[in-house]
Amino acid sequence: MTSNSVDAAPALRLQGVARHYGRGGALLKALDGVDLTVPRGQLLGLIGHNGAGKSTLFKLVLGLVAPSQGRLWVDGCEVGGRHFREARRRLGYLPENLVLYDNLDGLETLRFFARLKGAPLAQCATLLEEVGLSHAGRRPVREYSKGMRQRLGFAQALLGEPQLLLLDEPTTGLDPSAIRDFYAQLDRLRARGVTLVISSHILAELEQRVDALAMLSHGRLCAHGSVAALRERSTRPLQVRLQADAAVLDALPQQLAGLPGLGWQREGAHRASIDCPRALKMPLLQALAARPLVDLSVQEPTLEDLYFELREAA
Ligand SMILES: Nc1ncnc2c1ncn2[C@@H]1O[C@H](COP(=O)(O)OP(=O)(O)OP(=O)(O)O)[C@@H](O)[C@H]1O
Repeated sequence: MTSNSVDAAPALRLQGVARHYGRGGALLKALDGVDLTVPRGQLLGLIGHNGAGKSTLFKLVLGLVAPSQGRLWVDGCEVGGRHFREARRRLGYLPENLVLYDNLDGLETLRFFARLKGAPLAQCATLLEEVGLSHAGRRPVREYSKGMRQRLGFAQALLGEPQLLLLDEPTTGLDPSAIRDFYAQLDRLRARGVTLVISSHILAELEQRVDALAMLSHGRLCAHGSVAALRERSTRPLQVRLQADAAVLDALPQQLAGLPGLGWQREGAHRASIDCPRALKMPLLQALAARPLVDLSVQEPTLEDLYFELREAA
């Protein structure tokens, strides 16, 4: 492969990737025919039920397990191929359960991982500061809270300035302000062109932050696209909430009878909500704009709603 074609390559590409495990003569398809391309600089959220195959996907990208079928490329280098050792150095990984040595302090821990990775030791103190742990760098890890361990794990993943970061449930155990700091740091990494793949079960957290979502169900990629694009595919209605004088609300169902398929619910004298098919969103809003309403809000299906809908369809 020429250097030009490598430069133009996506950060990550999977083609027909499967990983099978044998179990008592039966075959478990942890991943099953996954095609996925992640452009450089993208923040991709990887979602799916327990056992859907998310960690397996990470291990395949890292070359820790071999695909049973299909091929993978990181930065244009085939995983397990001749040039992969070089590409592997540009990968950062935070496993779901990182094993830390309780007797080492934070700084020693990072230096340990830096030696394993061949990353400069000089980065360790800076990284501790970046994840908000410089005050605890000389304390043994056994004294760290769960959130501090998670931050240390994140610092470990950042060693060697990786261009592709794989983060397996990175915000587990972090409090809300630590989660905010974490995503602010991801934004800074993205601004430097780093590609991020992050698995999480906290869907509300991903919803506003990812460029795209990939959803696995029983090893298969059952949905992939931006949250907005996945919403467009949704058949769930939008919810339009209204506040108005009782007489205005009383008259509305009759006045809007020309828009079929609206689901009306009255919520007290001055409030109502309407389940509105997506295709009727603009006609409904135009019709409502002409009414003397006190307030109006439109609620899209949440990512959690989409998740269950996509799962049922998979
Ligand atoms: N080494 C292994 N041997 C046998 N089966 C395995 C092995 N590793 C994973 N599996 C199985 O592969 C499937 C996918 O597991 P994986 O850990 O990738 O799921 P996950 O989406 O990361 O789940 P979770 O959200 O619970 O972390 C599961 O059924 C799991 O039991």
